[in-house]
Amino acid sequence: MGGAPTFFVDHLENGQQHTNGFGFKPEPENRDTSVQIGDQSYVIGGGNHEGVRGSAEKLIVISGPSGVGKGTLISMLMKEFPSMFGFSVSHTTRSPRSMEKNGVHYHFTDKTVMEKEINDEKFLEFASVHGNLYGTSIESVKVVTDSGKRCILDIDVQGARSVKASLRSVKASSRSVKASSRSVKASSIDAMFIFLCPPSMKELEDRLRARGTETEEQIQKRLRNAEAEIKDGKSSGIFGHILYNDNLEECYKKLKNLLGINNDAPVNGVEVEGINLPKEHTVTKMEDKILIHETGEATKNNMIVLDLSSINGGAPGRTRGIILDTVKSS
Ligand SMILES: Nc1ncnc2c1ncn2[C@@H]1O[C@H](COP(=O)(O)OP(=O)(O)OP(=O)(O)O)[C@@H](O)[C@H]1O
Repeated sequence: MGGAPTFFVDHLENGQQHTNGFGFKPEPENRDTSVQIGDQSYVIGGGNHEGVRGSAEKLIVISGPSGVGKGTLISMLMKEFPSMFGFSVSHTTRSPRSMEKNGVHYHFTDKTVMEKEINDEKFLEFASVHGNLYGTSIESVKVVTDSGKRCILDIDVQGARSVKASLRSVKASSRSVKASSRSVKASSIDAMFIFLCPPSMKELEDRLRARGTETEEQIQKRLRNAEAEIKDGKSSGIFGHILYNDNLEECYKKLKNLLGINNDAPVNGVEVEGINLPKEHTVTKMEDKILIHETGEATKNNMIVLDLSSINGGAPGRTRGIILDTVKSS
Protein backbone atom coordinates (compact mmCIF):
# COMPACT_ATOMS: atom_id res chain seq x y z
CA MET A 1 0.00 0.00 0.00
CA GLY A 2 1.14 3.58 -0.39
CA GLY A 3 2.15 6.07 -3.02
CA ALA A 4 1.97 9.81 -3.39
CA PRO A 5 -0.87 11.32 -5.40
CA THR A 6 1.60 12.42 -8.06
CA PHE A 7 2.06 8.76 -8.88
CA PHE A 8 -1.33 8.68 -10.45
CA VAL A 9 -0.76 11.83 -12.43
CA ASP A 10 2.77 11.09 -13.57
CA HIS A 11 2.38 7.47 -14.47
CA LEU A 12 -0.83 7.52 -16.36
CA GLU A 13 -1.06 8.75 -19.89
CA ASN A 14 -3.33 11.61 -20.75
CA GLY A 15 -6.11 10.66 -23.06
CA GLN A 16 -9.08 12.38 -24.55
CA GLN A 17 -11.19 14.87 -22.74
CA HIS A 18 -14.16 13.26 -21.07
CA THR A 19 -17.33 14.82 -22.44
CA ASN A 20 -20.36 12.71 -21.69
CA GLY A 21 -22.93 13.12 -19.00
CA PHE A 22 -22.15 10.36 -16.52
CA GLY A 23 -23.38 11.13 -13.05
CA PHE A 24 -20.89 10.48 -10.24
CA LYS A 25 -22.17 7.73 -8.05
CA PRO A 26 -20.58 8.04 -4.63
CA GLU A 27 -19.54 4.87 -2.85
CA PRO A 28 -21.61 4.15 0.24
CA GLU A 29 -20.43 5.68 3.49
CA ASN A 30 -17.77 3.74 5.32
CA ARG A 31 -16.47 1.90 2.34
CA ASP A 32 -12.83 1.80 1.40
CA THR A 33 -11.60 0.84 -1.98
CA SER A 34 -8.28 -0.39 -3.18
CA VAL A 35 -6.94 0.25 -6.64
CA GLN A 36 -4.37 -2.03 -8.20
CA ILE A 37 -1.94 -0.23 -10.48
CA GLY A 38 0.80 -2.52 -11.75
CA ASP A 39 1.93 -4.50 -8.75
CA GLN A 40 1.03 -1.75 -6.29
CA SER A 41 -2.20 -1.63 -4.34
CA TYR A 42 -3.59 1.67 -3.13
CA VAL A 43 -6.22 1.82 -0.41
CA ILE A 44 -8.30 4.89 -0.88
CA GLY A 45 -10.87 6.44 1.42
CA GLY A 46 -14.35 6.00 0.04
CA GLY A 47 -17.35 7.78 1.51
CA ASN A 48 -15.32 8.61 4.59
CA HIS A 49 -13.03 11.47 3.62
CA GLU A 50 -10.98 11.39 6.78
CA GLY A 51 -8.25 8.95 5.90
CA VAL A 52 -7.16 5.80 4.25
CA ARG A 53 -9.03 3.39 6.46
CA GLY A 54 -12.25 4.90 7.58
CA SER A 55 -11.99 5.09 11.33
CA ALA A 56 -8.23 4.41 11.39
CA GLU A 57 -7.77 8.01 12.45
CA LYS A 58 -9.28 7.33 15.80
CA LEU A 59 -6.55 6.76 18.33
CA ILE A 60 -7.60 4.26 20.98
CA VAL A 61 -6.41 5.16 24.46
CA ILE A 62 -6.77 2.29 26.93
CA SER A 63 -6.05 3.08 30.52
CA GLY A 64 -6.63 1.64 33.96
CA PRO A 65 -4.72 0.61 37.06
CA SER A 66 -1.84 -1.81 36.86
CA GLY A 67 -3.11 -5.39 36.81
CA VAL A 68 -6.63 -4.59 35.59
CA GLY A 69 -6.06 -6.44 32.31
CA LYS A 70 -5.12 -3.81 29.70
CA GLY A 71 -2.32 -5.89 28.21
CA THR A 72 -4.44 -9.05 28.26
CA LEU A 73 -7.33 -7.44 26.36
CA ILE A 74 -5.05 -5.73 23.86
CA SER A 75 -3.30 -9.05 23.19
CA MET A 76 -6.68 -10.65 22.51
CA LEU A 77 -7.46 -7.90 20.00
CA MET A 78 -4.08 -8.29 18.31
CA LYS A 79 -4.54 -12.03 18.10
CA GLU A 80 -8.02 -11.89 16.62
CA PHE A 81 -7.36 -8.90 14.34
CA PRO A 82 -3.64 -9.06 13.63
CA SER A 83 -3.53 -6.44 10.91
CA MET A 84 -6.06 -4.00 12.28
CA PHE A 85 -4.21 -2.50 15.21
CA GLY A 86 -0.77 -1.07 15.69
CA PHE A 87 1.35 0.51 18.40
CA SER A 88 3.26 3.71 18.17
CA VAL A 89 6.97 3.63 18.96
CA SER A 90 7.73 5.74 22.05
CA HIS A 91 10.65 8.11 22.44
CA THR A 92 13.07 7.88 25.33
CA THR A 93 16.23 9.62 26.44
CA ARG A 94 17.54 6.52 28.23
CA SER A 95 20.29 4.51 26.57
CA PRO A 96 19.33 1.49 24.50
CA ARG A 97 19.74 -1.91 26.16
CA SER A 98 21.45 -4.66 24.23
CA MET A 99 19.12 -6.02 21.54
CA GLU A 100 17.00 -2.85 21.57
CA LYS A 101 16.77 -1.30 18.13
CA ASN A 102 16.30 2.39 17.46
CA GLY A 103 12.92 3.00 15.82
CA VAL A 104 11.68 -0.45 16.75
CA HIS A 105 11.65 -0.69 20.54
CA TYR A 106 12.01 3.04 21.09
CA HIS A 107 13.15 6.13 19.28
CA PHE A 108 16.29 6.79 21.30
CA THR A 109 16.92 10.49 21.49
CA ASP A 110 18.87 13.19 23.22
CA LYS A 111 17.46 14.95 26.25
CA THR A 112 17.92 18.45 24.79
CA VAL A 113 16.33 17.38 21.50
CA MET A 114 13.34 15.79 23.22
CA GLU A 115 12.88 18.75 25.56
CA LYS A 116 12.79 21.08 22.56
CA GLU A 117 10.27 18.86 20.78
CA ILE A 118 8.12 18.76 23.90
CA ASN A 119 8.23 22.57 24.00
CA ASP A 120 7.30 22.63 20.33
CA GLU A 121 4.25 20.52 21.26
CA LYS A 122 5.29 17.56 19.18
CA PHE A 123 4.37 15.10 21.94
CA LEU A 124 0.94 13.87 22.93
CA GLU A 125 2.24 12.86 26.34
CA PHE A 126 5.51 12.44 28.17
CA ALA A 127 6.77 11.53 31.61
CA SER A 128 10.02 11.67 33.46
CA VAL A 129 10.98 8.34 35.05
CA HIS A 130 14.18 8.05 37.08
CA GLY A 131 15.64 11.08 35.31
CA ASN A 132 14.85 9.87 31.79
CA LEU A 133 12.12 11.21 29.55
CA TYR A 134 9.62 8.89 27.87
CA GLY A 135 6.88 10.04 25.54
CA THR A 136 4.55 9.47 22.61
CA SER A 137 5.06 11.79 19.69
CA ILE A 138 2.25 12.89 17.42
CA GLU A 139 4.32 11.76 14.45
CA SER A 140 4.68 8.20 15.77
CA VAL A 141 0.90 7.93 16.12
CA LYS A 142 0.41 9.31 12.61
CA VAL A 143 2.80 6.70 11.22
CA VAL A 144 0.46 4.00 12.53
CA THR A 145 -2.78 5.63 11.43
CA ASP A 146 -1.30 6.52 8.04
CA SER A 147 -0.52 2.86 7.51
CA GLY A 148 -4.23 2.19 7.80
CA LYS A 149 -4.06 0.71 11.30
CA ARG A 150 -5.82 1.81 14.42
CA CYS A 151 -3.27 2.99 16.91
CA ILE A 152 -3.65 1.77 20.50
CA LEU A 153 -2.02 3.56 23.41
CA ASP A 154 -1.80 1.54 26.63
CA ILE A 155 -1.07 4.23 29.18
CA ASP A 156 -1.72 5.21 32.77
CA VAL A 157 -4.37 7.73 33.78
CA GLN A 158 -1.87 10.58 33.95
CA GLY A 159 -0.73 9.79 30.40
CA ALA A 160 -4.33 9.65 29.19
CA ARG A 161 -4.96 13.03 30.80
CA SER A 162 -1.98 14.48 28.91
CA VAL A 163 -3.15 13.01 25.59
CA LYS A 164 -6.57 14.52 26.15
CA ALA A 165 -5.08 17.92 26.96
CA SER A 166 -2.72 17.79 23.94
CA LEU A 167 -5.50 16.94 21.54
CA ARG A 168 -7.65 19.72 22.96
CA SER A 169 -4.84 22.22 22.64
CA VAL A 170 -3.92 21.28 19.05
CA LYS A 171 -7.56 21.41 18.03
CA ALA A 172 -7.86 24.88 19.53
CA SER A 173 -4.64 26.12 17.95
CA SER A 174 -5.47 24.62 14.57
CA ARG A 175 -8.58 26.76 14.52
CA SER A 176 -6.48 29.90 14.84
CA VAL A 177 -5.30 31.63 11.68
CA LYS A 178 -1.67 31.25 12.67
CA ALA A 179 -1.90 27.51 13.18
CA SER A 180 1.42 25.77 12.71
CA SER A 181 1.69 22.88 10.29
CA ARG A 182 2.13 20.61 13.30
CA SER A 183 -1.15 21.75 14.77
CA VAL A 184 -3.02 21.20 11.56
CA LYS A 185 -1.56 17.73 11.27
CA ALA A 186 -2.20 16.74 14.85
CA SER A 187 -5.69 18.18 14.79
CA SER A 188 -6.71 15.37 12.48
CA ILE A 189 -6.13 12.88 15.30
CA ASP A 190 -9.24 11.98 17.17
CA ALA A 191 -9.21 9.66 20.13
CA MET A 192 -11.44 7.27 21.99
CA PHE A 193 -10.65 7.11 25.71
CA ILE A 194 -11.45 3.82 27.44
CA PHE A 195 -10.96 3.23 31.15
CA LEU A 196 -10.73 -0.33 32.46
CA CYS A 197 -11.95 -0.83 35.96
CA PRO A 198 -11.40 -3.90 38.18
CA PRO A 199 -14.50 -5.46 39.76
CA SER A 200 -12.98 -4.81 43.20
CA MET A 201 -9.69 -3.87 44.87
CA LYS A 202 -9.48 -7.41 46.24
CA GLU A 203 -9.71 -8.84 42.72
CA LEU A 204 -7.08 -6.37 41.48
CA GLU A 205 -4.73 -7.45 44.25
CA ASP A 206 -5.35 -11.13 43.45
CA ARG A 207 -4.54 -10.52 39.78
CA LEU A 208 -1.34 -8.68 40.57
CA ARG A 209 -0.24 -11.45 42.93
CA ALA A 210 -1.20 -14.21 40.52
CA ARG A 211 0.74 -12.51 37.72
CA GLY A 212 3.82 -12.80 39.87
CA THR A 213 5.82 -10.12 38.10
CA GLU A 214 6.14 -7.63 40.98
CA THR A 215 7.72 -7.65 44.41
CA GLU A 216 5.48 -7.21 47.44
CA GLU A 217 6.62 -3.61 47.71
CA GLN A 218 5.73 -2.94 44.08
CA ILE A 219 2.33 -4.58 44.50
CA GLN A 220 1.56 -2.37 47.49
CA LYS A 221 2.61 0.73 45.54
CA ARG A 222 0.44 -0.26 42.57
CA LEU A 223 -2.56 -0.85 44.81
CA ARG A 224 -2.10 2.54 46.48
CA ASN A 225 -1.92 4.22 43.07
CA ALA A 226 -4.90 2.21 41.84
CA GLU A 227 -7.30 3.75 44.35
CA ALA A 228 -6.57 7.28 43.13
CA GLU A 229 -6.50 6.19 39.49
CA ILE A 230 -9.91 4.51 39.69
CA LYS A 231 -11.41 7.56 41.35
CA ASP A 232 -9.84 9.78 38.73
CA GLY A 233 -10.75 7.49 35.84
CA LYS A 234 -14.40 7.42 36.82
CA SER A 235 -14.86 11.06 37.64
CA SER A 236 -12.41 13.22 35.74
CA GLY A 237 -14.28 13.31 32.45
CA ILE A 238 -11.20 12.10 30.58
CA PHE A 239 -12.78 8.81 29.63
CA GLY A 240 -15.78 8.51 27.38
CA HIS A 241 -16.09 4.79 28.12
CA ILE A 242 -15.67 2.79 31.31
CA LEU A 243 -15.48 -0.99 31.07
CA TYR A 244 -15.48 -3.32 34.05
CA ASN A 245 -13.09 -6.17 33.50
CA ASP A 246 -14.80 -8.79 35.60
CA ASN A 247 -15.39 -11.71 33.28
CA LEU A 248 -12.64 -11.51 30.68
CA GLU A 249 -14.63 -12.83 27.72
CA GLU A 250 -17.55 -10.53 28.43
CA CYS A 251 -15.30 -7.54 28.80
CA TYR A 252 -13.56 -8.42 25.54
CA LYS A 253 -16.93 -8.56 23.77
CA LYS A 254 -17.86 -5.16 25.16
CA LEU A 255 -14.52 -3.76 24.05
CA LYS A 256 -15.05 -5.08 20.53
CA ASN A 257 -18.52 -3.58 20.46
CA LEU A 258 -17.11 -0.23 21.52
CA LEU A 259 -14.54 -0.41 18.76
CA GLY A 260 -17.26 -1.31 16.27
CA ILE A 261 -15.84 -4.72 15.54
CA ASN A 262 -17.37 -8.09 16.01
CA ASN A 263 -16.85 -11.36 14.28
CA ASP A 264 -19.58 -10.76 11.75
CA ALA A 265 -18.48 -7.29 10.73
CA PRO A 266 -15.97 -6.61 7.98
CA VAL A 267 -12.46 -5.53 8.94
CA ASN A 268 -12.47 -2.17 10.69
CA GLY A 269 -16.20 -1.90 10.16
CA VAL A 270 -15.31 -0.91 6.63
CA GLU A 271 -15.84 -2.92 3.49
CA VAL A 272 -12.80 -3.18 1.31
CA GLU A 273 -13.38 -3.60 -2.37
CA GLY A 274 -10.66 -4.22 -4.91
CA ILE A 275 -10.62 -2.48 -8.27
CA ASN A 276 -8.12 -3.28 -10.95
CA LEU A 277 -7.07 -0.48 -13.21
CA PRO A 278 -8.38 -1.53 -16.61
CA LYS A 279 -5.76 -2.44 -19.21
CA GLU A 280 -7.44 -0.36 -21.88
CA HIS A 281 -8.20 3.10 -20.64
CA THR A 282 -7.79 6.78 -21.19
CA VAL A 283 -7.02 9.27 -18.49
CA THR A 284 -8.24 12.81 -18.27
CA LYS A 285 -7.48 15.45 -15.68
CA MET A 286 -10.35 17.75 -14.82
CA GLU A 287 -9.44 20.30 -12.16
CA ASP A 288 -8.95 18.21 -9.01
CA LYS A 289 -10.24 15.01 -10.55
CA ILE A 290 -8.59 12.28 -12.54
CA LEU A 291 -11.00 10.38 -14.74
CA ILE A 292 -9.96 6.91 -15.78
CA HIS A 293 -12.23 5.88 -18.57
CA GLU A 294 -12.31 2.25 -19.66
CA THR A 295 -12.13 1.80 -23.41
CA GLY A 296 -12.43 -1.99 -23.74
CA GLU A 297 -15.45 -3.11 -25.80
CA ALA A 298 -17.32 -4.80 -22.95
CA THR A 299 -16.67 -2.18 -20.32
CA LYS A 300 -16.41 1.01 -22.26
CA ASN A 301 -18.88 2.90 -20.13
CA ASN A 302 -17.07 2.19 -16.87
CA MET A 303 -15.21 5.00 -15.24
CA ILE A 304 -13.09 5.49 -12.13
CA VAL A 305 -12.89 8.96 -10.67
CA LEU A 306 -10.07 9.92 -8.33
CA ASP A 307 -10.95 13.11 -6.51
CA LEU A 308 -7.73 14.67 -5.24
CA SER A 309 -9.35 17.73 -3.71
CA SER A 310 -9.68 16.05 -0.34
CA ILE A 311 -6.08 14.96 0.07
CA ASN A 312 -5.09 15.97 3.54
CA GLY A 313 -1.35 15.52 3.56
CA GLY A 314 1.00 12.63 4.07
CA ALA A 315 4.54 12.04 2.98
CA PRO A 316 5.26 9.90 -0.09
CA GLY A 317 3.95 6.46 0.62
CA ARG A 318 1.43 7.82 3.09
CA THR A 319 -1.12 9.49 0.88
CA ARG A 320 -4.42 10.06 2.57
CA GLY A 321 -7.96 10.94 1.85
CA ILE A 322 -8.32 10.57 -1.91
CA ILE A 323 -12.00 10.11 -2.69
CA LEU A 324 -12.75 7.45 -5.23
CA ASP A 325 -15.97 7.10 -7.15
CA THR A 326 -16.77 4.42 -9.64
CA VAL A 327 -19.34 4.52 -12.37
CA LYS A 328 -20.17 1.15 -13.87
CA SER A 329 -21.88 0.53 -17.15
CA SER A 330 -25.23 -1.06 -16.73
N1 LIG B 1 -10.99 -10.56 33.59
C1 LIG B 1 -9.96 -11.16 34.16
N2 LIG B 1 -10.17 -12.13 35.05
C2 LIG B 1 -9.14 -12.74 35.66
N3 LIG B 1 -7.83 -12.46 35.44
C3 LIG B 1 -7.57 -11.49 34.55
C4 LIG B 1 -8.61 -10.79 33.85
N4 LIG B 1 -8.02 -9.89 33.04
C5 LIG B 1 -6.70 -10.02 33.20
N5 LIG B 1 -6.41 -10.99 34.11
C6 LIG B 1 -5.09 -11.40 34.59
O1 LIG B 1 -4.65 -10.34 35.44
C7 LIG B 1 -3.25 -10.17 35.31
C8 LIG B 1 -2.97 -8.72 34.97
O2 LIG B 1 -3.38 -8.47 33.65
P1 LIG B 1 -2.52 -7.54 32.67
O3 LIG B 1 -1.09 -7.91 32.79
O4 LIG B 1 -3.17 -7.63 31.35
O5 LIG B 1 -2.77 -6.12 33.37
P2 LIG B 1 -2.33 -4.67 32.90
O6 LIG B 1 -3.47 -3.79 33.16
O7 LIG B 1 -1.79 -4.72 31.51
O8 LIG B 1 -1.16 -4.36 33.93
P3 LIG B 1 0.12 -3.38 33.77
O9 LIG B 1 -0.43 -1.99 33.63
O10 LIG B 1 0.85 -3.58 35.07
O11 LIG B 1 0.90 -3.85 32.59
C9 LIG B 1 -2.76 -11.14 34.27
O12 LIG B 1 -2.18 -12.25 34.93
C10 LIG B 1 -4.03 -11.53 33.52
O13 LIG B 1 -3.95 -12.84 33.03
